[in-house]
This record gives sequence, C-alpha cells and structure tokens, in this order.
Amino acid sequence: MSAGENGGSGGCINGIKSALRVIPNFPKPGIMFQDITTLLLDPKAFKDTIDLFVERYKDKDISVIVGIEARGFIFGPPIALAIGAKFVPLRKPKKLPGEVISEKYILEYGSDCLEMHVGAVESGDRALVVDDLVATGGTLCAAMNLLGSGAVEITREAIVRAC
Ligand SMILES: O=P(O)(O)OC[C@H]1O[C@H](OP(=O)(O)OP(=O)(O)O)[C@H](O)[C@@H]1O
Ligand SMILES: Nc1ncnc2[nH]cnc12
Repeated sequence: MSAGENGGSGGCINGIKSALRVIPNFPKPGIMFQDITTLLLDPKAFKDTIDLFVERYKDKDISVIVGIEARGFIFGPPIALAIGAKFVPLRKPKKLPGEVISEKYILEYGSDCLEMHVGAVESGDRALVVDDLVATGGTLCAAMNLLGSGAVEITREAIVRAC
C-alpha cells in the first residue's frame, strides 16, 4: 500500500505527491528514480507523511516497526515513536554486530541482502514493515521472509509505489 491509497487526509496527499521528485534514467538508463529527498526538504509534507501512517496504525496494536536500510530508517523511527512501538532495523550485510538471519533478494538494478538481529522481533509481535518505496517488491519480500520465520503478524507500507 502506498501513501495515496485507502483515503487518509485527501488534501495532504497532493502535497506529499508534489513534494516527491522523479529523475529519469538514474542510476541507469530506463529507471525512473523516485526521489524522496525533496519531500524531506518540505517539513509540512514530511510531517503529513508521518502523520498519515501514524493515524492509520495508532490503534492497530502494532508492537514493532521494521525499517529497511537506508530510506526506511528515515520514515520508520518517527512512526514507531508516535505509536509507541519498538524499532528494528533491517541492515545491509555485515553491519549488525550480533547474531543475524539473512535474506538475499533481486533489485531493479542489482541484487542485495538484508540482515536482522536474532531475537529483535519475537513470537507474538505485530510488525509493520516501513520503507520509502516499492518497485519490484523484492526488498519487501525479503523483509517479510526474514520476519516470517517466527510467529509474527506482518503488515507493510511504503511511501511510493514505483511500478
Ligand atoms: O521494490 P524493490 O525493487 O526491491 O526496490 C525498492 C527498494 O530499493 C530502494 O533501496 P535500495 O536497495 O536502492 O537501497 P538504499 O535505500 O540503501 O538506497 C528502496 O529504498 C527500497 O528499499
Ligand atoms: N525507481 C526507483 N526509485 C527510487 N529508488 C528505487 N529503488 C529501486 N527502484 C527505485
């Protein structure tokens, strides 16, 4: 689901959309790069984005926000703080110091791997996975596979859908 779906505050959606920038052919020919850095330069649009997801999830008994490196680390923590959930980072390989589980995945322009600390998400947690963007969905699938190895209820959100 992206920010523009399922209602939310209609007026804010247009402000959020117009604060995003699309750069054709970056980082490779044929890619329409959805740039969220322009949204971050607009405090109202940035806050509206966070508030929209906080409104949607504040009464849904979410116990953990799972953020995907790197841009999920921008949007996940403020949502976690506002709804009173813990924040768990999914990191690129060899960044986490403790015992990890790993999941490889294919991207629009390459392949990568995500890792999560063992025990950070526990059986019975209700998890919301947050990232800036869904393109092929490969990253989101990898995140859900990492979480799916335990008895965890999972929902997922991204700010932009690029496909
Ligand atoms: O739906 P997908 O095809 O999997 O693509 C979406 C992912 O790609 C981007 O991250 P990227 O891997 O470029 O890393 P970054 O956030 O560290 O720049 C984006 O932030 C998503 O995580
Ligand atoms: N089209 C896109 N725009 C921004 N980030 C991306 N990551 C993968 N595909 C992307």
